[in-house]
Amino acid sequence: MGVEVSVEGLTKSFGSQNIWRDVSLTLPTGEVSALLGPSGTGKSVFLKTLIGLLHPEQGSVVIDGTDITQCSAKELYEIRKLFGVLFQDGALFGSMSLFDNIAFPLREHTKKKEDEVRDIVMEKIDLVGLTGAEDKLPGEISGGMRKRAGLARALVLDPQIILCDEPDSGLDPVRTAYISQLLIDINAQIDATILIVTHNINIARTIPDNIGMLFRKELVMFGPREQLLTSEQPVVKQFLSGDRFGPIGMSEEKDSAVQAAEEAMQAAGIGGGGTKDDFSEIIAQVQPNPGMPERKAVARHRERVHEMLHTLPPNAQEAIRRSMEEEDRMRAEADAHAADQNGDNNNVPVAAGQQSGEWTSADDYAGNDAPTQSWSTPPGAGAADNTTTQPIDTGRHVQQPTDGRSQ
Ligand SMILES: Nc1ncnc2c1ncn2[C@@H]1O[C@H](COP(=O)(O)OP(=O)(O)OP(=O)(O)O)[C@@H](O)[C@H]1O
Repeated sequence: MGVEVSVEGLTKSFGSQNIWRDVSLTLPTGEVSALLGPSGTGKSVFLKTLIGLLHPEQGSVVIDGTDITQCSAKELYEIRKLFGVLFQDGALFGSMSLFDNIAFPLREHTKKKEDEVRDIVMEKIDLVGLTGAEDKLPGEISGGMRKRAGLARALVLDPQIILCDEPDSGLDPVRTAYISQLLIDINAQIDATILIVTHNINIARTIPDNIGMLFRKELVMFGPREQLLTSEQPVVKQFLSGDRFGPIGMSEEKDSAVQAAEEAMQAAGIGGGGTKDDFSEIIAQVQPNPGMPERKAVARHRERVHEMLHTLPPNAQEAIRRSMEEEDRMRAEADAHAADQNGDNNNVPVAAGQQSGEWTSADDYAGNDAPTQSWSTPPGAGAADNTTTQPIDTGRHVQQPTDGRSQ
């Protein structure tokens, strides 16, 4: 099971350049969270600070009861074993085969015998759909395959916390969907706490339980995904729609003259090129593949969100109720479908909300970057799981929005 990561009052600078200040958030146990933010706002720096590769000048990062900003090098070494990190470029050693790259953490951090190492590495290679490519060098494979090899390496020590820096960068939309699904399936299987740094709005809309956003050296917000997706904050709306007009400029700050010019252009009917999608129309969250265990974090997330619901802005509350009702409806449909398919005595759990056809065979994909069949049905699939997800109380609560910034 994953562990909670609790960040309090974190501030990081390089020399006189402050990157962000007073960042506080909690990555809840086993939940999937995403961190958004314009380029250069320090998302990668944040990830590196979470694993103690960079040292903040203020604040704490508490993992499994240890503040890694204060602990000894030995304690930090132990805490790091809880992490699996997928770096932006996969961070593979160019002169080593994929097998040796993926085996590296096992050989470095454990005393496992070579045949044990082989078993674990081959299992992870299979999980990410790279069977047959284990002897290739990183330079001989596509960017998507390198990404998946990086993910396999991040998984070999059975991490309780998985950090992914832009898992979609350099991937086409289909491979992005596969790697996103894989993260959800891994979460269902090992209940690891996951943080994904991404610019990909589709990932942000459909994968995480929680979303945060960095802008102008601050954490603008962090909460249930519906909170950010329904936010009225100009920076959030601009980021989601990908519009030129708004507080985000090519460099960090836009001066008042530029903003006035933009307003004049908008008044003249000139658009900023952003999508007109309505992000407050919440899309159902991606569910684990059929045969996967249910995500244990879903029940915990619901309980947590239920407790904090009254503190959220009214439109976020409404969106949360709607999306949970939709999930319950999809779950009921999936259960009914499974009962039809397998007879009433069927005990095989069906992933909540899984729609038939949503996850089809990978055979449709051609080329050497095509996921193997095993990628679509990872090993361990079918393990029974008792976790049940309680429906959220959709009754009305006293509404006391406290996120004053969101208006
Ligand atoms: N080791 C370092 N020394 C000095 N400055 C650094 C270091 N690492 C990062 N920075 C600076 O910190 C800032 C934030 O960088 P970071 O890579 O975290 O941004 P980001 O939000 O992840 O960007 P992108 O979305 O483009 O990947 C940048 O100005 C970068 O130059």
